[in-house]
Amino acid sequence: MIHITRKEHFNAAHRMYREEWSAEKNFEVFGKCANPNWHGHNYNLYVTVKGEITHATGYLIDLKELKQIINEYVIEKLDHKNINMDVEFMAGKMASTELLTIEIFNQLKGPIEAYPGVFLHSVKLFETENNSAEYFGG
Ligand SMILES: Nc1nc2c(c(=O)[nH]1)N=C([C@H](O)[C@H](O)COP(=O)(O)OP(=O)(O)OP(=O)(O)O)CN2
Repeated sequence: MIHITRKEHFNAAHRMYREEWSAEKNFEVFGKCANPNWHGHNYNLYVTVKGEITHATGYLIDLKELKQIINEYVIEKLDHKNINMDVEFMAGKMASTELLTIEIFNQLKGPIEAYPGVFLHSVKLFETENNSAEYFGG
C-alpha cells in the first residue's frame, strides 16, 4: 500500500456567523471572524490517495490526473469565491475549516475512486499557517 499526496491552493472569503444568534453572541463566540465584512484566507489543501501499484508506469495514479480532479471538483468551485454564498456544496453549512474539509473529501471521493484500485485516504486543509483540519472519511 502506497500513499501519494497532491498539494493545491485556493483563496476564498468567509464569515463565521449564525443568523439566529444576536450580533453580540456571534462576536462573543467567533470574535473577529464574525465581522460583517467578509475576510479571506489563503487555503492550502493536501489530498492523499492510497492503493497498490499495479501499472507498468510505477504510478498509483498519474498526479496530473489527480490535479485535474481536484481542480474540477474543488478548486474551480472555491477559488476567489465566497464560501458562505457562492459554493453549492457548502450551502447551509458553517464555513469552518472542519466542515469545509469534510465537504471537500465528499466532493473528491467518488471521482477519485472511479479509478480502479485508487482510494481517497485523507484531505488536510490549512486555513492559516497554524490552523488546519484533516478528515479520513467515515
Ligand atoms: N475549530 C475552529 N476554530 C476556528 C476556526 C475554524 O475553522 N475551526 N477558524 C477561525 C478563523 O477563521 C481563523 O482560522 C483564525 O484566524 P486567526 O486567528 O487570524 O489565525 P492565525 O493562525 O492567523 O492566528 P495566530 O494567532 O497567529 O495563530 C478561528 N477558530
